[in-house]
Amino acid sequence: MWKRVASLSPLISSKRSSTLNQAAYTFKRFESFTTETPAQGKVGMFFKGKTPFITFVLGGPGSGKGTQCEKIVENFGFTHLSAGDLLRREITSNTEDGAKILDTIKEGKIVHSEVTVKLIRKEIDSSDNYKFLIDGFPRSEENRIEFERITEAEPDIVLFFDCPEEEMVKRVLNRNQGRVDDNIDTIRKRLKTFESLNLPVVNYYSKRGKLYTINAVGTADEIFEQVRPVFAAHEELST
Ligand SMILES: Nc1ncnc2c1ncn2[C@@H]1O[C@H](COP(=O)(O)OP(=O)(O)O)[C@@H](O)[C@H]1O
Ligand SMILES: Nc1ccn([C@@H]2O[C@H](COP(=O)(O)OP(=O)(O)O)[C@@H](O)[C@H]2O)c(=O)n1
Ligand SMILES: [Mg+2]
Repeated sequence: MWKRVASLSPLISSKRSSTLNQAAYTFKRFESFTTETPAQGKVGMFFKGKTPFITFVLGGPGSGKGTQCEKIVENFGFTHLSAGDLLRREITSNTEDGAKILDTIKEGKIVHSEVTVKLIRKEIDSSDNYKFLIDGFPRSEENRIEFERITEAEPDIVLFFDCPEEEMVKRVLNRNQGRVDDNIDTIRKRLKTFESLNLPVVNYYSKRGKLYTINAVGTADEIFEQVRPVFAAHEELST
């Protein structure tokens, strides 16, 4: 019988970061960006005079991350960076990294973080937006630490789409995008990876009061109605 993986971790709850935390964090973020300029090797994250607004989108395979990201882009003008899509694009570029990435994805494992973060960083640096949805990232503590090392930035929002395994398996097997990892053998491996590596990251952000847990069962529109208020609460996004 499939289980709801999130129930494995009582720490996961839809917390709201306290105003005090948020103010302190905003000051820290602004402070760290005022000392570093893009020329000093950090991600050039100044856009139109604004510091970046970063959202991580977490959840198991098939929980609906990509689908909800499309709605967030339409309603709040974010740039959607899917770590999985960036990795699959690297595979088609026939680089040496590409071959290794393909093997890792087939095994449902996590690609070395410096590869993934380099791809994300390139997209951020070449974008003229300052609002980013980073979908399917971070998927491990190593991912999270590498992103923070490179960008010195922490996310403003972390969304977690909480979905029963049975529903995730059903959606992935019906996805029909011709993906090499959408088969029953690989999905089982991906779910094990999700439990062992992804959930600790969800817990990390839950403890820091940044996590918004979304019940990912229901229609895509019903789920988005839980997502909308999370972004609507950040008035800086409407400017
Ligand atoms: N709320 C939903 N109910 C049923 N199917 C969904 C829902 N949200 C997404 N799907 C479908 O499930 C599959 C996985 O969705 P996707 O957004 O790719 O999830 P993820 O990026 O988390 O793997 C897709 O075929 C998508 O059309
Ligand atoms: N941060 C990430 C994101 C994805 N990946 C790899 O890419 C695969 C597909 O990721 P995805 O986000 O497109 O998958 P879905 O959750 O959308 O089904 C994952 O199963 C991993 O093998 C990774 O190694 N590191
Ligand atoms: Mg996806």
